[in-house]
Formats: sequence, structure tokens, C-alpha cells
Amino acid sequence: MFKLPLPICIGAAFLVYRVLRFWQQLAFHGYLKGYRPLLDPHSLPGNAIPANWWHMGFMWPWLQRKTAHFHHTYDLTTLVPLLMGKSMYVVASVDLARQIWRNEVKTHLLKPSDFTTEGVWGSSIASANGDDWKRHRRVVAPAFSPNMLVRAVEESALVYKSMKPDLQSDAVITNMHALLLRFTLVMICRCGFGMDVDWKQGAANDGIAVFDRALSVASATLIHRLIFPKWLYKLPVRSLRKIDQCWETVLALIASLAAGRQAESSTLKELGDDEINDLFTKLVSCTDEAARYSLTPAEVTGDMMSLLFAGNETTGSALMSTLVFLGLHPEEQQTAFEEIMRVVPSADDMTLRDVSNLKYLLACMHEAHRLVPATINLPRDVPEDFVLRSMLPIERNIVIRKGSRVMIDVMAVCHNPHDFPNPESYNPARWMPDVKDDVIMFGAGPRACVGRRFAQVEAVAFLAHFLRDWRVETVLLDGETRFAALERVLEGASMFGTAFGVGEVPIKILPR
Ligand code: HEM
Repeated sequence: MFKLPLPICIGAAFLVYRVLRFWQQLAFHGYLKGYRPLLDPHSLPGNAIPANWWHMGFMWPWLQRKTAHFHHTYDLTTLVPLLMGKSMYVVASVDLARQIWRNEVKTHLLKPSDFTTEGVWGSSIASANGDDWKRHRRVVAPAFSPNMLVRAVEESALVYKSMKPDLQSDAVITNMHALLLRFTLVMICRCGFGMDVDWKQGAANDGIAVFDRALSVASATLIHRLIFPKWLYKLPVRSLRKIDQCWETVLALIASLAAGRQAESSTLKELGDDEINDLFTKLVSCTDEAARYSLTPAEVTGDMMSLLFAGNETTGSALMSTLVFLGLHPEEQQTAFEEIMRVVPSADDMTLRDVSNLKYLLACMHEAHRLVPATINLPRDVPEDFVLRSMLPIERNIVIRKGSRVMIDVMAVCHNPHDFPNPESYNPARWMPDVKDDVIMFGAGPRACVGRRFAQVEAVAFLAHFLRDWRVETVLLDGETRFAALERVLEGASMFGTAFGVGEVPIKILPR
């Protein structure tokens, strides 16, 4: 009798299984129109393989932003991989994103662990779900108090002053993104954690300098930590072992800093002085059993890491895009400059109220951030059925099934011409007269960005100092028009660490 070799039999059985599974997934998702890639672009191999003719690539929401979801004729599609990975619904309009955020609590939507940092630093506000998440949020959210915002305005002036010697006027600056990342890191360390981290990274061996250096290593390797499974680090590969070692050091260091801060704050409390109430102190004081909402020491470490990372690269990236777009749109920059001079006549006395009144400047940031959002997508797992009212291509109710995954495609939403007419143009005025409360780039609903106001205050305060001193020009290539430069900048946008952005784009600054 004719016998087929075993590998062919296994391969054939796998193919039959996948075809059946594919049809089952199409049926499960109601045969909704959508993408049918070979691999789930968010899976480990999907992440590792660059986009090409047969693979969408992890960055597909960015690469397809102009034509996504059938040229924006669908507000809800599905992604059902043929060979490997998870199927999901994909949401592409502001209205549907809002519907999901409104359902977040009612239907107990969950952040999927394969999209969070849980595997890297354990449970935290950004990764926990259900009652655990509520505990984290109840501790962290109140710490973003008006006092912290006032501190952000004061510190932004000081950190900007320290940065100034590193800014060369009339010369091409090629490391502005790095400078902005340093700015946002120093800001969160000082305002959120009460640590006097200097602008220049110190070589000393005191706790703060060691923390500062360890954090830089962690920043540079977070993406590896997120992508590779833990067992991989145990293989005898030197570079992987080194990354593993760095991370062990960072987490141990943070745990010991937390223990030190707790001892310090207990002593101060006994002395009747509990004035230190920055974010870090509030976090560590919740390890007391008597605390209203308690966190374990491991959860405090998780929250510290989440706050440091969620706040640093995202804000640095949004700031860089803002400078680059203002450098390509001198008229918008002039309007922002005039607003700064009108609202804040003296830079030395800038207040939180002044920063809140710089509405056009904030609109300039939102518009840059809309064109190049720092977050690519927002996924949720669905533990019970709920209904979305889809408007395109026809108005209808669609049941999002229990056990499925739904993903807000932030890039498609931000470039959706129905929500943002002429979406590829830089038009800050679209956010005026009052910047809308529900800015899509920061999420919304109960899990909206907890640091949103802090990010906006530190960024606008920084821009106000920077733009009153300098006129920014984005460097054009020989014979290049501003329009072509804009296209080039967008073409180069990518992931830098954990945030999406334009990266290092050469700019020139000229004294005002
Ligand atoms: C331009 C800057 C920022 C952007 C674009 C941004 C974006 C976002 C988005 C979209 C979410 C929602 C994620 C989701 O729904 O799955 C989020 C959540 C979060 N953000 Fe931000 N963020 C920024 C700055 C910050 C800052 C400065 C901090 C803290 C210092 C911070 C801390 C967090 C935390 C802890 C969460 C999780 C909240 C929760 O799940 O309850 N972010 N951020």
C-alpha cells in the first residue's frame, strides 16, 4: 500500500486543522469583512518578521493608516489569521472607541496579558484587571494631584534651564529626541518620585545615580523583555543573559528604594511630619496593613516601573513630533509663539494657570500627536457578549462575542477622515476653541491614561519655555519642499522603545 512520509501527514493534518479553525473563527466573528493574514501580526513571529507582501507586520496599523479598513468605509472589521495567532475585532472610529470605553466596566473588559508588562514586572496599574486594578488605581490616581501639577510647572523650568547648555543655536541638532526623553525621565523622577535626578547622568555610586543608570539600561532593553519569553533568557547566549542580569538588578534596586522610602516615611510620620506625599511615598505607604487600599511590595515595584515607563517615552515622543511639525509649519509656530508671549509675559513666573491657558500650544501638541500617536493600538479581551452600534458601511448592531478580543486601532481612528477631515494635514485649529476632553491618544473611560494631565502640563510648560527662546526649523534636504519633508518624516516614523514616534529628526533652532 502507498504510504505518505510522517512529516507530510503531520503537515496535512495541521493544514486541515487550520482551515477548519479559520472557518470556525470567521463564523464566530459573524463573517464580518476584514483582514485575513497568514500570521497574527501581534504574535511573537508576527512581531519579528518585517512587513512584506505576505505579512502585515506588527506596524500594520501605521503602514495602512490612509487606506485602512477598506479606505475607511468600515468602522468595524475583523482580523482572522490563516495559519497562526489570535483573531480579533478591530475598531476604527472615534464613536466605536467611545462605545468600548463606555462598556469597559459594565462588561468587565480585560487587558490581555500578552499586551501588557505583567510578564516583565508583575501586576501593576497598567496590567491588572478587575478588583486588583481598582486597588492600584485608587492609590495611584489621587497622587496625580494639583500639587504634583504645580511641581511639574516649577520643575520644567529648572530642567529646561539645565538642558539649555546642550542646545546649540544655528547648528543642526540631531539628538533632540534623546534630550526630550531625558527631560521626561528627569521630570517623572523629580515630580512623581521625589528623587533629585540631575540633568547630567552622574557617575557616582549613590542610590539616585545608580538608579538613574540602571533605568537607562532597562529603557534600552524593555522591548526585548516584552517580546521574548522568560525561558529564552536561560539559554547560554551571552547577550540574553546580560539583559536578564540588568533587569534583575533594576527590579531589585527599585524594591530596595521602595523599602528605604517606606522606612523614611514611617520615621517622618512618627515625628508627626507626613508632608512628603509624592506619588512614590503614597505608593509605599500602601504596603502598611492599616492602609485603606493595600498593595504588596511587589505591586509597588510594578506600579513604579509602569509609571516610569508609561510616562517617559510616550511624552518624549509626543514632544518630538510637536517640535518637528511646528518646524515644518512656521505659521502655526508663530501663532503658538504669540499666544505664549500674551499668556506668559515672564517665563520666570509661569504658573499652572498660565499653562492651562496655553490652549493653542496644547492644540499644536495634540495635532502632532494625532498624526503620529505614541500608542498603536488598545486591545481588550471580552468576558461577556456586548453590542456595538456600527455606522459604516451601514447602521447596524454587531454582537461582540464572549471570548473574543477587540482592538482599538488608534492609528486608523486618528487618521479617519470621517472623524478628522483632511486627516493627513497638520491643523491644530481642529482642536480649538477648547481642546476636547476625550482625546483619543490618551484613551478614555475608567482606564484612561492616569498621567494624562501631568503629561500635558509638563509638555506644554516645556514647549512654552523652549519656543519663547527659539524659533524651530525642521531641516529640509536639498531642494525638498516642506510638504515632501512632512512625507519623509512620516515615512520614518517607527517604534522607539515602547512608544511610536518620529524619532531623531534633525532640527535647527534660532534665537528669538
Ligand atoms: C503623551 C503621553 C502619554 C500618552 C500618549 C499616554 C497614553 C496612554 C493610553 C492610550 C493609555 C490607555 C491604555 C489602554 O487603554 O489600554 C494610558 C494608560 C496609562 N498611562 Fe499614559 N500616556 C501618556 C503619559 C503618561 C504619563 C506621564 C504617565 C505617568 C507618569 C502615564 C501613566 C499611565 C498609566 C499608569 C496607565 C494605565 C492606567 C490604567 O490602566 O488604569 N501615562 N496611557
